[in-house]
Amino acid sequence: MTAKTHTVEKIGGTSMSRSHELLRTVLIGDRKGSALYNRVFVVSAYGGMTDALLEHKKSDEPGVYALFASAESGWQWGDALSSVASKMVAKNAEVFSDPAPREQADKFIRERIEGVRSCLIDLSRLCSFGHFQLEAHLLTVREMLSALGEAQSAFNTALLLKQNGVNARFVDLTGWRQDGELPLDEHIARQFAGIDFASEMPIVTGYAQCAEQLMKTYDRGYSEVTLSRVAVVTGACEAIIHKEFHLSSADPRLVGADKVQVIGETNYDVADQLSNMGMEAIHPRAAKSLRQAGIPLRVTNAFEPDHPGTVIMSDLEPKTPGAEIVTGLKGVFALEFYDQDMVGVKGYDTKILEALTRHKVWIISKTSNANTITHYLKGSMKAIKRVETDLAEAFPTASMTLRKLAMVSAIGRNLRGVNILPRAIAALAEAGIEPIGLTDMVRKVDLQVLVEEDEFDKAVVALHKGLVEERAERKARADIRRVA
Ligand SMILES: Nc1ncnc2c1ncn2[C@@H]1O[C@H](COP(=O)(O)OP(=O)(O)O)[C@@H](O)[C@H]1O
Ligand SMILES: N[C@@H](CC(=O)OP(=O)(O)O)C(=O)O
Repeated sequence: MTAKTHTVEKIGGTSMSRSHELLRTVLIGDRKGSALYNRVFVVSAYGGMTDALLEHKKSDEPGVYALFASAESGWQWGDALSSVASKMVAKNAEVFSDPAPREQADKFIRERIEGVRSCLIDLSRLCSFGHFQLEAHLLTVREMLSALGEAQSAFNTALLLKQNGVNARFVDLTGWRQDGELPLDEHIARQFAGIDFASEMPIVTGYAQCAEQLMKTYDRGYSEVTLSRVAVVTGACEAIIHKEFHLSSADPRLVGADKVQVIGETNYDVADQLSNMGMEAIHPRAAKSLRQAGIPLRVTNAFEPDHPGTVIMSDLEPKTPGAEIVTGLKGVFALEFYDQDMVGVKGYDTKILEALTRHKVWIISKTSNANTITHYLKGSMKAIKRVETDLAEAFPTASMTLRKLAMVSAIGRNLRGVNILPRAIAALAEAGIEPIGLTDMVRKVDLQVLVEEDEFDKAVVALHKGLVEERAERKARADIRRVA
């Protein structure tokens, strides 16, 4: 490993799908000679591939893994794997117009897919015997399948760069046909030993096989964890996430590209809140590694390489208080647990949390009063129903209600002293929205609003207008007065 002058940069799936544009922007652009190097790229699978391999991230529509794991689907997973293979071959044809590299790319991915297929057939047969439990191997299956997505995109990108005169090197962290598993940091250190960052451009798989089991610990969005550990282990000076858009004050697709502002800078506290809302600004555990190692993170628009993007650092205090981002989630389950026997008794919370942990349900936030504890959750209906069943058994006198809602959150480094609550209520009222619930945290970094799912878009637009756009207008007016 060489001097600490390199950056480690991740390209997300949505952006990876636009390979040729990436060559003209972040991967090569107008860089020549040594300017190309001292950059390590960690790549995600092409958009939609992991969804097809596992399950759709947002809709939960089953992919190969979900079909393999469900007893009722029989051998359907085999057809699903064949359709992923066709999708991957179609992608190769899109990336490589020349037949020679295209054949190389097809051969590479076909071999991996068929390797995984025969492994799954054997496992399935073995488990039909009765002595071996499929359950015990499902996580490994999930890991094997997801690795295919990143193996393809990293292999192809290295090949494409080589064709374009860059000394790129495919760094395969997927553990394909390797014996044994190492802890993640050790695995990375070994794979990077001997790579000269000054003259080689490593193209690294966003999936990494390791003793900790990436999917078990971090699940979807794991490539940001790989990014952060590669940055820490190799001693990068900066970690960069290239996205399809600038990190903006709201989703440009929803509010309008002309209305949102690029976030110039923010801190890891805000980044945590964003990932909690599923915004994937950065995986929460990835942020932690970078924060602890003192490595700044930059989020940029992959297709606007000259724009500095957003810098995220630990103690970056805002110049002026106020909301920086309005974001949110649809499909949030509000699980209300009510028991009059709860008054003055401790231990209810612990039991509920145990059930939520057992069934791997993500907690976004919670509220409680004398006899009610409400958790706002993200997860499959099936998992949440299991939580309900467990709790009904443990607390026969309790009653529970489950409701599907949307949560919209206004987030900022410092929301103190800016009348965030009355402004938010006024903005929602003006749009004709009556919030179902509202939580204004004492710490003043976020304000959470619960609305009906079909009011989500309207609520984001209204809160962005009332809290971000109007704040910008007030600031502009104040600046004019100061100059005058
Ligand atoms: N505040 C926001 N700023 C930028 N993009 C956002 C924001 N909120 C939601 N998005 C959406 O995130 C999507 C891209 O997500 P991204 O994380 O870049 O995907 P990937 O990691 O797969 O490349 C875009 O389609 C955009 O509409
Ligand atoms: N491709 C994986 C890993 C990942 O991090 O993807 P993305 O960078 O596109 O969120 C997933 O979809 O979970």
